[in-house]
Amino acid sequence: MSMNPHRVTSCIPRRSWSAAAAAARCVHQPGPAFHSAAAAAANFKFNPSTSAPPLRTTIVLQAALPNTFTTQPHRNLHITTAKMSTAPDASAAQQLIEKSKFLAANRAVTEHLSPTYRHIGIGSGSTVIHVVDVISKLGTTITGPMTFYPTGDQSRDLIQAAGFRLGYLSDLSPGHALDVCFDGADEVDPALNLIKGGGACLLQEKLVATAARKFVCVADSRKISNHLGTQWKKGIPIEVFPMAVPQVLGELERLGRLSAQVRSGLPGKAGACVTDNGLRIVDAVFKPLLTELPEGKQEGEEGVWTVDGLARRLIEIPGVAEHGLFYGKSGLEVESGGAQKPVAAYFGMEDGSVMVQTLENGLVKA
Ligand SMILES: O=C[C@H](O)[C@H](O)[C@H](O)COP(=O)(O)O
Repeated sequence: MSMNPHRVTSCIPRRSWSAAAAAARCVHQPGPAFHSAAAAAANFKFNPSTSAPPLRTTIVLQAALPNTFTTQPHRNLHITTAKMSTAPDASAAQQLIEKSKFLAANRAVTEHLSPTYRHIGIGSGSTVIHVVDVISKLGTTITGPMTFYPTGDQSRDLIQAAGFRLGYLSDLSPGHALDVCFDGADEVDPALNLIKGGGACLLQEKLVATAARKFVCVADSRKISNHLGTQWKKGIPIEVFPMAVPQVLGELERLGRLSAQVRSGLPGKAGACVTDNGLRIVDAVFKPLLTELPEGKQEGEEGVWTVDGLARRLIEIPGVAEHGLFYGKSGLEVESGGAQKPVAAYFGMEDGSVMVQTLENGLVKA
């Protein structure tokens, strides 16, 4: 394979790049996540009042085989080297996707983040990097009085790197709702059911989304789907207590899964992927999920499930902490919060437009 080395040098604080690098490692999608992280690092604006000391960071991106990613301290520099099998065309396509995510994030934040809001949930993944970027561009007059609630280590690092005030759900008094939560998704169906957890974050995401009065999803066109399981083919991520993994795998077989496996931590970590909660992820592939059961059919018959039917069944399995199906009522149907489905999903399209999907209007141009 021909080498395509390119070098980017950024003057950014060490802390910011660490956050971006953590983001890349966390989502276990080295290609897209790396580009998002690099974009976030390159766009970072040094703010002396909120940022770490002005340590300089050199980012060396060297395109080569295989996908690897290392960061090491060197004097007061952090040298980060990414080796990626990125052909020039793939890189251009990736840039287009990143741009579309940014446009969707921009639209979602513009339409759903009121300056009067005080408590904001921040999800996980490569798209959320753009959400945080857009919010930070609003300036400290608007973001200063706000508190931001993470959904995992990556999102906590993003919040801190942006200089935002960090809060935790555990600090809130009972019944206190977040104003809004922004998060990505791996797949979105017409009823706004989601698959999440492709980057091993789902339990804290569900807690933060359901703690918000308004959950807003931000994604790109690859996530639009008629049936969950047709676009995201790696399986439904299920977060499982380690000791229960064999029993959960056995129960998934009884439920008619096509395949199921414990997620590996590679390339970032040898052995199993360990979530921010110290648990494992089992990815279970089922037949594409329906939104309604065909007449005369039962849930699970011949391995055919509705989203709601499977979601309810999975959470009943002992040892399952949570699963990546976000289902049930949408934010519009549950005014006081508590919904797993978003009020709206914003998709950045390849042509530079943004589509928005709601229950009332379906998928329309934003
Ligand atoms: O586990 C990760 C989260 O559920 C993400 O929100 C989801 O995987 C989407 O990630 P991305 O924005 O990187 O496609």
